[in-house]
Amino acid sequence: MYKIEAKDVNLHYGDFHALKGINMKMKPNTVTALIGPSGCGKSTFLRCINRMNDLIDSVKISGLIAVDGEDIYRKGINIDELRKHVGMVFQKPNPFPKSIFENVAYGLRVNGENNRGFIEDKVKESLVQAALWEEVKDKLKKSAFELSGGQQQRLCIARALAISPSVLLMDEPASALDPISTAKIEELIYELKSNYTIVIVTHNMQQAGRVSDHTAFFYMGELIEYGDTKKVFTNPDHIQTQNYITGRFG
Ligand SMILES: Nc1ncnc2c1ncn2[C@@H]1O[C@H](COP(=O)(O)OP(=O)(O)OP(=O)(O)O)[C@@H](O)[C@H]1O
Repeated sequence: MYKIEAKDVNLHYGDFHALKGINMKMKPNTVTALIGPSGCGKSTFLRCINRMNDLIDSVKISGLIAVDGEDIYRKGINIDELRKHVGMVFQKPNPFPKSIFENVAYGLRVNGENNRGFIEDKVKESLVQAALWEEVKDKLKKSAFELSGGQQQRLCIARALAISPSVLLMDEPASALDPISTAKIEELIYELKSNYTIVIVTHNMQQAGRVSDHTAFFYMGELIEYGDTKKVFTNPDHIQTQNYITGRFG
């Protein structure tokens, strides 16, 4: 059983054909890196997996995307439920103007949870999972803006984890961070894999090599190559992949 399945996915922004016949199958508890030059459709594809593109009026999408075997574009699907299962972390840390605790508790409260003990346990568990607990346990009531950029990003990861998703979408989660914070996020991705299926967009080839099991190379809206990360990086089937990973374009 695949966790995420895309079959012949086409996406248009108005007249612009941004994704062309994308087919992918991702197993549970794997990390898939989406790579490719700027504008090739990586983020667009990532956003298809939790229907974030629905927010853009001009978007038309066809084909099938299934999560846990369920077509997420079928009529009548509950999009709030879908986004509980498929969490997202963005490029720039975007904590809410609230305390550290309330940032993580937010999703639980929005979903109607009001058992204080449960919320406290879940906030702690999420911060531990996001490898932030030790750094913030004594200042949970302080504003999230008092944290460093790297800590804010881990806070956003904790916020995404608090509502117990099974898929985590990460759009260049470390690109705004310093090398030490980046290393922490990469370690974290590796650890989270045992509980989550992760799809990550990255421009950093070393990072894709370090964190992912599978790599998908996109070029001008097409999925050129998709396979085992080691194979894609050491012995790609396509010349475009080779040119990209060796830095000849992009
Ligand atoms: N809201 C939008 N409306 C119209 N066109 C868009 C929109 N969002 C993205 N596009 C176009 O779709 C194409 C794919 O964009 P996308 O953001 O998915 O690329 P990307 O591979 O993630 O790029 P980057 O690495 O620069 O983030 C680009 O040509 C972009 O200009």
